[in-house]
Amino acid sequence: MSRPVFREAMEECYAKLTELGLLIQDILNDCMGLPPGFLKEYNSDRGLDVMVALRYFSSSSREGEEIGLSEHEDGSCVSFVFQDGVGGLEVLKDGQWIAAEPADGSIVVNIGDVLRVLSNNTFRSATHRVVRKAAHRHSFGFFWSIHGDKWVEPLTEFAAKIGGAPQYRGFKYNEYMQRFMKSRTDPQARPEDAFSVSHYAI
Ligand SMILES: O=C(O)CCC(=O)C(=O)O
Ligand SMILES: [Fe+2]
Repeated sequence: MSRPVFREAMEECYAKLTELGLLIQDILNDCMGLPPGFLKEYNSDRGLDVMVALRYFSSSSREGEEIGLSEHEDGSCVSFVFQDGVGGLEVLKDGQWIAAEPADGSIVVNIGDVLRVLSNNTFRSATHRVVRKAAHRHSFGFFWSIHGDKWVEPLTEFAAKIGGAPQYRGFKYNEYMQRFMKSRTDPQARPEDAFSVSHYAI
């Protein structure tokens, strides 16, 4: 594919993903019982959305190289993953890793930490990872984000709805993202010291 054609295809893809993000955000807005358009207005800046192409090398017999992407929760608001047929994406449920089997034409939708905090831990960002398989794997992610200056804290609507106290302290998204990215690129010696949204848990 020539470069201008590739660029055009990517731009079209990005525009479609933005439409998808807006749609899913509206659906989540309803599911969360928020006033119509609340999330759309809260999250009106599309500047930090990011699309990434990922490539995982095939597994080798060397110990310690089984994991392609270590366990984490997404720091976004919502994220979308397109995977090829190789597989390897796993989700942690009740202490067990469950394979998110690739299915043609499907998109994996993950709740990110922003929604987890806004919803006062009602909508949870799932812990997931990628294990290497015998073949190389390609995937493609789109992270529906929020503006870096945004303040993230449990919405009072939720505290009222679940009748409990806020479960997180508020934070500025930029600061949280910087610590999140540092912990991903410069991991702690002890995995239990890794930075995650639980840092803000009350
Ligand atoms: O490659 C995948 O299937 C998942 C990628 C992922 O979880 C991420 O980039 O946050
Ligand atoms: Fe992820």
